[in-house]
Amino acid sequence: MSEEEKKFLEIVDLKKGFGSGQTRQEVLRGMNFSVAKGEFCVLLGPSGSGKSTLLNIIGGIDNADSGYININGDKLEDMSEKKLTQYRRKHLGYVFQMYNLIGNLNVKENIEVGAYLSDNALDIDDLLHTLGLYEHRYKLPNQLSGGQQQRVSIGRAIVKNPDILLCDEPTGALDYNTSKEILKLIEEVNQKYGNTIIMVTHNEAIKNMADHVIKLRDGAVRHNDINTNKVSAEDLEW
Ligand SMILES: Nc1ncnc2c1ncn2[C@@H]1O[C@H](COP(=O)(O)OP(=O)(O)OP(=O)(O)O)[C@@H](O)[C@H]1O
Repeated sequence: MSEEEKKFLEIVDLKKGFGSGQTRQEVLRGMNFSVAKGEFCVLLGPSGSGKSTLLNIIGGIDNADSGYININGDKLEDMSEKKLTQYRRKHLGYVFQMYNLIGNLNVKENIEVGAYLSDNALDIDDLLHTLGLYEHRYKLPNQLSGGQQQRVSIGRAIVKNPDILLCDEPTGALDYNTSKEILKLIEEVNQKYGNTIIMVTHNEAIKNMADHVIKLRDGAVRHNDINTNKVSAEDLEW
């Protein structure tokens, strides 16, 4: 892997606070780390440690107060609004704890929404098979289980084949078995399409399936470890 690929995503001295005066809260206090291309990176940390704030800044939906993010050599802060919109559209996929599907569109149509404006979209039928949703493709979201709905939302995020897939507690609303199914799917997506994955989670066990584990505390990186002994999602237990 080249030096550029090792620093595919580079977070440099990132700072972010909210509020002003007495209610001012410094949430990110100078955060530094790099994520390599294709890596499955897990962000862990107690509630309030700034994980979602960081993900939103990487996702280009919030700004840092200082510091910067480089993605594949492009500095996010230097991007014009137009370039930033393009970047979000083409290079980023987002999976949330809540699925946010469009209720009157079926499974296939919900996924097609994510392909809109992409010039590099994956084949939808092939993706529906990978997601285990092919037989369900004409169902509406309210005819699906929570796990199936999360599969659709993962499909919508990856159909444009983004360089980076950001996942914020993707299994937070799911039971044990369904969570494992979703983690297996994310693992498969990472291996099959090679997207760099950054996943925020409270579940410590998930670190065992990651290539890279970053632990945040009080707005800074406390541990930054490469996992040389990773296990498959199938073998995770918690
Ligand atoms: N838009 C905002 N305005 C004011 N404060 C905010 C805003 N967004 C986040 N915060 C505060 O920043 C801190 C960090 O929030 P953040 O959601 O990033 O933490 P987290 O590590 O993701 O927590 P959790 O694990 O509970 O989701 C919290 O104290 C939160 O109240």
